[in-house]
Amino acid sequence: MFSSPEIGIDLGTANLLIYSKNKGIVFNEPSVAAIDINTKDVLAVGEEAKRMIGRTPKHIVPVRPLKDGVIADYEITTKMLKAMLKKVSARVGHSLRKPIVVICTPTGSTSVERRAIENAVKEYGAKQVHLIEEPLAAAIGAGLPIDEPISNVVVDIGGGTSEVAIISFGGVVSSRSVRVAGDHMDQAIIQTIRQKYNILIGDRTAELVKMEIGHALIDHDELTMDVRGRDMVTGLPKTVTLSSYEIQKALADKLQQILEAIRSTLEHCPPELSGDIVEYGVTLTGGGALLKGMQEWLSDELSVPVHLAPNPLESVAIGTGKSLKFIHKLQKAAR
Ligand SMILES: Nc1ncnc2c1ncn2[C@@H]1O[C@H](COP(=O)(O)OP(=O)(O)OP(=O)(O)O)[C@@H](O)[C@H]1O
Repeated sequence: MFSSPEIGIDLGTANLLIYSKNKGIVFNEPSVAAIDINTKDVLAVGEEAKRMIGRTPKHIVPVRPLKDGVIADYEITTKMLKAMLKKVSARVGHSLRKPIVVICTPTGSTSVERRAIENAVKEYGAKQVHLIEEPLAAAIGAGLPIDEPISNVVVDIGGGTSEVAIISFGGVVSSRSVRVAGDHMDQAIIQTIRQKYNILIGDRTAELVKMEIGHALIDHDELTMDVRGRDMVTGLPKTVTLSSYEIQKALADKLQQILEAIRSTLEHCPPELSGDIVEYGVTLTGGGALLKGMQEWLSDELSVPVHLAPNPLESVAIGTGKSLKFIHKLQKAAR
């Protein structure tokens, strides 16, 4: 008898990951689609489309259809998702037709935004669609014992949103989502370099700067990086050497906003669970957790242990996939 394939999707602002029940992660590429603006056709998706950013003729536009963790352009998201699922089907050698899907939604999303995500998957032809809150998926993917009556604190720092949640007994006890994450750090770097050096750099360069020399701690061993951009006075290409100290300063305000979100969630923790946090600490997931010094900085600021999940960029996708087994139980707990 034909049984529907079961998949978990992390429809992230920066990256889209697909987890198949039998094969684990089968797709992990940037949430980017290259669109022909004359025909509205999707010409490329994922890695291929991301490589086109800033390098295409005028009628081909690489688009990131998700912003701040939610769908900003519904039509392109649907087309991108379909193209990616098709790519995966070809790759895994069997069709992903009429799948049963678990897909995550940011905690702060509205019911309209959630429905948009659900409909995007239904349009692909999914047989069933289940939604799971992103931090819950992150906690499952990080291997936290969410079913136990202890406080599991997860902080997922993605591209568009940072999510903080306290989970106990299979449900979210307290949570917060802020639209400050990796993308906003990139923008802060672009702004600093423009103001300080009159040089304009692109989004991809800013992201590379953040990954190479970005640091959360004021005190660290200095790193430097040569960066090329466009001189805003002469209009010509120009190279500047950046220091990790100035990038730390550029990121400080965004990091502070993420810290405040964590603090205020912990402050709203029921007292019985509060004691656990000192013992079990906080677990970091999401690509933003990989910023140099992040774990140590947060641990200093919060005075609790901070752990990095084994695979921060994949935690949500793994969690959505693993939750397929007990999705009905989770949805009951959420009611
Ligand atoms: N080594 C690194 N240092 C700093 N930031 C990193 C590193 N690696 C990845 N990132 C950042 O992590 C972000 C992507 O993380 P992730 O894939 O978890 O987000 P997402 O799930 O797509 O976004 P969201 O959860 O907001 O929808 C990007 O901003 C990326 O630049």
